[in-house]
Amino acid sequence: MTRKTNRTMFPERGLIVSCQALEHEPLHGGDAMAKMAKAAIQSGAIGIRTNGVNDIRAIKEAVDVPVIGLIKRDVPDSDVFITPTLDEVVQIIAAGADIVALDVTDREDRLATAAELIDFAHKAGVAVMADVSTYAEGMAAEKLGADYIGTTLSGYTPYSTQAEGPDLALVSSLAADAQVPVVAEGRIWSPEEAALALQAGAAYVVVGSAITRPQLITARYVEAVRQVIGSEA
Ligand SMILES: CC(=O)N[C@H](C=O)[C@@H](O)[C@H](O)[C@H](O)COP(=O)(O)O
Repeated sequence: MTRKTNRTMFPERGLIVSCQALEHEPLHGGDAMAKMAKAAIQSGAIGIRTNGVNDIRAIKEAVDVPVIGLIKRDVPDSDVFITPTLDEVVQIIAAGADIVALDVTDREDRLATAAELIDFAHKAGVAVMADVSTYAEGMAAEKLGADYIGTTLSGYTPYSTQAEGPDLALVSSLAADAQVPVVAEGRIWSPEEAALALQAGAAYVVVGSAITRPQLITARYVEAVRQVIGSEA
């Protein structure tokens, strides 16, 4: 399942925890994400995915597992926001990430840009995780040389499957045909869903919000509690 390469790769299948807090989120800044990462590794996660130079650096110092780095940035007149340009790839590598995550979707001529970014990362000896939203994009990402294909963007492009839960059908179709490891990512909220993703053929499962975004976790509980209170009123 894993290819021979001089790039850092995950040595075994398992859970990767996404530790991300954007600027508007309560846990943004300081060492909150590094602490989240430590807690995740203490309990058996095999890797961390994180956003931004500060958190990549802090997490690399805090834990000793491969780190997938990305930089989210809004670019005018574009919907591509995960590591949109070479500038972010350079920063992610300089910050010490082992794997660069970037958008490999088929929009705005992104596949051509992604090809250049993948080549750049590989020349620097760094692996690439392609964040895709459809089967066709995943297979295109493999052709471009991506080391991992992640289902990260399914549901986040207008033409991809829109669902409340994880896109297990996409995991399964990619795992059937791709030679590189498939990473199930996006809207995995329970251990059962993580297990189903592995059974669907994923080599790795990335869980983010369900573990590291307390405001979203709390909101789900509040909603459940309010429904009962409302029905009793
Ligand atoms: C679409 C997008 O921007 N996804 C981001 C990608 O890095 C993160 O905001 C998600 O938290 C991550 O993909 C993990 O997914 P979830 O938090 O659903 O477990």
